[in-house]
Amino acid sequence: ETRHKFWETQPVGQFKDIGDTNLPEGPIEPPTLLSEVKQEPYNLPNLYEWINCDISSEEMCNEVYSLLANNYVEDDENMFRFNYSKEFLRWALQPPGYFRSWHIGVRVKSSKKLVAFITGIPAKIRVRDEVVNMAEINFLCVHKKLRSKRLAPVMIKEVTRRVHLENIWQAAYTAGVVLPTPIASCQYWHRTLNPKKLIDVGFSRLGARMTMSRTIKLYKLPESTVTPGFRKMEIHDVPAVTRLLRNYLSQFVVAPDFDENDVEHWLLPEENVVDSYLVESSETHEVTDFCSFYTLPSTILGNPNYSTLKAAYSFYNVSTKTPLLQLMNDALIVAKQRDYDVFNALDVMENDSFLKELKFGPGDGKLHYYLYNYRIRQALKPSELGLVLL
Ligand SMILES: COc1cc([C@H]2SCC(=O)N2c2cccnc2)c(CCCN2CCN(C)CC2)cc1O
Repeated sequence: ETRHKFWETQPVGQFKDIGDTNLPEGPIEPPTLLSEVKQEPYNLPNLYEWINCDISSEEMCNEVYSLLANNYVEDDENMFRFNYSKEFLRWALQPPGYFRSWHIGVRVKSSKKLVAFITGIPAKIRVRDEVVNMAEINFLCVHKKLRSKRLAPVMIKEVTRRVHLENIWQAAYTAGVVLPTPIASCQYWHRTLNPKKLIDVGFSRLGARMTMSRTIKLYKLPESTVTPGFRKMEIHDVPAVTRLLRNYLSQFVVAPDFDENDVEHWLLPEENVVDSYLVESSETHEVTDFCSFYTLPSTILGNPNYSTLKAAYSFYNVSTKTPLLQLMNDALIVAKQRDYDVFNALDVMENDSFLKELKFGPGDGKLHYYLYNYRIRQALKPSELGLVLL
């Protein structure tokens, strides 16, 4: 059967190796010579051709946006589908040092219709004490009408080939399904901000013995944030936020190795894409804490009253002076002020310490993290993971 037929051929931790502590941690296969990397693209089925998607082109960005909006990840009951915005896609795919050749589309030769997509972006990721140049692989999407044509394996091989051509030999990716072999398995949590809408659209259900007014009261938040010195991040804060974040992330087994350019790209607020706040001490003007979330709406499938759910996703948060609980409550307050319906978080980093207390509820699925061509001695606890992929 094809279950993992593909993944058993790849340099990834294999299920049969679990627990074999003799296997060393680190790259599974050595780099090959660039001249030995396959120079030409893999073959696609006859009707289809590869296309480099220039995401900065309005027309191409529209095509990618529409393919994802109609064919990308849905929840397990097919009630919601991610609706990544165009500005979000440009942000996610054009970080410092990005390669346009890693934004790979498959289109129908005759109609030129985009029917599949997969992307990579370069990222420096630390695994314990090793900083490794990796590709972060994301947005693997095959049109609903072309599923189980075994397109995904050839797309994964093609993006791998193009990553190898740039002399990069490791990758990081996530999936809602279990493949060989997760380095960590995390749980989604959701904090209701707009209970009436979430119940109307079936995202959440009225609790037993709970009325709607009691539920609205349960999730009510203060009108304004409570932490003195809590303010939006600005460009002049980049050096201080970089120091704060690098120091904080050093405690995790796997985490991004952000420099100031990365922090400017990934964390400087951008309308409708990413929001970042910090706490500046009024006496010392020192930046002591930081919180951020990104904006990823979801299309509501088949509801007469609402078409979109506005969701915020916890990104990177650092608390050195303000208790994390209070800092994240201020993030919820700002998200509510900005009309988000729900605030999502994974149980990574120290998130477990505030999820239940801030009234997050567990979600419908797990998110499994993977490394390509890099073995980890044993799976990590979510609290050992300091990496959030979009
Ligand atoms: C409905 O509950 C969840 C919905 C989602 C996602 S899936 C698409 C979507 O629009 N979502 C959404 C909707 C509204 C608000 N935030 C997110 C998630 C995150 C992904 C869950 N993976 C999806 C794929 N399987 C295989 C595993 C679980 C969690 C939820 O507990």
